[in-house]
Amino acid sequence: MTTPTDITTADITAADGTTAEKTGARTAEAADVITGARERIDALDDRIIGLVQERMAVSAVIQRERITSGGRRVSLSREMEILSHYREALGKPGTTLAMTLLELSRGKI
Ligand SMILES: C=C(O[C@@H]1C=C(C(=O)O)C=C[C@H]1O)C(=O)O
Repeated sequence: MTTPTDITTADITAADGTTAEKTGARTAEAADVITGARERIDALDDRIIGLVQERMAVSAVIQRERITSGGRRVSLSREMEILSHYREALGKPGTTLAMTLLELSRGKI
């Protein structure tokens, strides 16, 4: 006989067939909200990745131009501006994010 304690999150199935187990939700309604919001996050992440790739390409143009003209790849003063910009917008983790973007754009220094 099935008692309430036998019901697991896998039994709570959202309208679109997504189980609560996959989302961690405890109701089908919550699973629906989470599934929809996760789709938005996936779309945002795709856009962010595209923007990062675009940033890398633009940065490469600048670096190539400077090196070809006899200059150096890296401009520390410009990098300080970028680190400040991200820190002002996002706080301390913004600095970490900017450092990662800079490494992606010009490699390790
Ligand atoms: C793109 C540049 O060259 C390098 C790469 C940077 C970047 O990806 O933002 C910043 C400074 C430089 O170290 C630049 O000088 O603007």
